[in-house]
Amino acid sequence: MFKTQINAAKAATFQLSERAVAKSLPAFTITRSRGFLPREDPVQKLPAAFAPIESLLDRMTIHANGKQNSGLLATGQFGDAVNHELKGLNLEQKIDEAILSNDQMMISALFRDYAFLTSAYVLEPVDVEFRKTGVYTTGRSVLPRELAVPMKKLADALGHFPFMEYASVYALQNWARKDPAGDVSYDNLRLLRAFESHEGSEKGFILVHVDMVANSGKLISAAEDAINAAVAKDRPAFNAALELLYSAYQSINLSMETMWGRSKPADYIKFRSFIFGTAPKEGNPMFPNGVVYEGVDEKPMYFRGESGANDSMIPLGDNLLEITASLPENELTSVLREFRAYRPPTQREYIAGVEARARLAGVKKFAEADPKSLAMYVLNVDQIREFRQRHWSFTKEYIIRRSSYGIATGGSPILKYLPSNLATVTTVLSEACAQLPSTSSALVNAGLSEDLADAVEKCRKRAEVQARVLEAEMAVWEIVGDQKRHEAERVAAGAVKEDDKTNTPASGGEATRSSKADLGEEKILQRGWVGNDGVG
Ligand code: HEM
Repeated sequence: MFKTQINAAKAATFQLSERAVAKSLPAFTITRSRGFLPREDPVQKLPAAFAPIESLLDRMTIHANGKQNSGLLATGQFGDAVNHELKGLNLEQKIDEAILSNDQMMISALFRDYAFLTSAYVLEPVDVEFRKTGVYTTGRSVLPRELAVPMKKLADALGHFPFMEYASVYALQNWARKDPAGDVSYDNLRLLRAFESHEGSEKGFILVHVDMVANSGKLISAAEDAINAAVAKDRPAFNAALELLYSAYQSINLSMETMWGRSKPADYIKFRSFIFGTAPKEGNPMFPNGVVYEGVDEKPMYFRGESGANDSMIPLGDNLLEITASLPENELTSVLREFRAYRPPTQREYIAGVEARARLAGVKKFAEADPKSLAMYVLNVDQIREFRQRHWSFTKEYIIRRSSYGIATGGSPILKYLPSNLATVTTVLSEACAQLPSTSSALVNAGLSEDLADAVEKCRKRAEVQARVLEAEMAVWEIVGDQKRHEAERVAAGAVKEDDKTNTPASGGEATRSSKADLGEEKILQRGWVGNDGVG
């Protein structure tokens, strides 16, 4: 009897410590099943002590609770609400307790929610002005201590910068399953936090990312199997891994295509104001003096904004297929590398590890040594090309057609960065195709099935067309770039004074903008319901 009690006590202690260990695992622990999604579904509700935080989040959304323009951000009252409602609450101590508990999913949920409030706070004036005039203005340059100190502490606990980011905030920690027993797939998902609306285009934009990332477990499996097989020189296992990789990227690209219908191009710029960053240090006209985090540092800080550029699925493919090695060393690739620092540390380390392991295992060389492997390699590079091609189309339709503001939310110069990466992938694709026999029948003679030979031929043609179209397009963009530069110089030389006189910043924006050309040109912009191009 006594012995049984001891065993029961031991088992209970073991279960307790097991639970504690599980709780302390990083939210973004990478597995073959969850891939780059958090290891558990995001925490939906904060502990009771944080009710004032949840209340602000619930009331801030522009179309709060389905009522048009009813939220604090719609009326420009959010900043005042933060200043009045959070003063003196002393939630810092509760933050310390949460960090001490080392419950990583809860720490992540707190970080997500404070980051939403932080971006809403510093970018509210930008959005208010943009809705009035179609031109951005400067954001708030001081973050109050009630947001700044928790942000810094939570960010430190997670290994992040204290600002909104893709995985831990806007996208991958911002969803719940409608049916807990159902899949992580678009129709079974709802949004937790929103700037503009929990329905319509902002929801579509975020949840399509989640739907895509739900396929990333297969990517991890395929990457691990491919590296192991290359090391073991196991050809059948290597080919099977590349086939799995291909089917995963196909599902991801199919899901990505649904973006057009789920998040309307005309709506993107309506919630985009809130996902901008405060970087780069030099030349960000929204935050010419950065943002001072009260109670953290007297010196201003600068951070990149939220961007799918911090997603890990494409960098994984770039690294596994050794496309990264073909990227030239220039200003643009250093932007790409800097983006990587805006990921959860586990993903950052994993992606870097794949780059080194694929190189050491000689994944590309091993693929090149066999026609079937090389054909599968080509098909996978083509999937990455397809992703970047669609993505470039998104950027043109969602952003460039509708805003002349030249800095993307992640802080990159859009016109240079995205097409340059697409061009690199296309070159890698053409080079790989060139190593294979050049006709379908020769491919079949080399041992490929007719279907595979056919698929390779299609990739080869797409690479040729892609290179031609991109070259023609870049020539046009260069002209547009020159025109913009000349216009900026013209405005800077003459119209600035006039502009500054007439420019009254939106409530809370401390500085005036330096020139119209910096912040985009005025447009007739009517704000409508999200998800409704006709009204917007
Ligand atoms: C309407 C849809 C989208 C728009 C307008 C858009 C816009 C952008 C922009 C402007 C950039 C440049 C980086 C920066 O932010 O400074 C970028 C980068 C990137 N985005 Fe998106 N994005 C969209 C959807 C997606 C989706 C669904 C994904 C999937 C995960 C994604 C993944 C990426 C990646 C991987 C990069 C880095 C670029 C590269 O490696 O070539 N984006 N995006």
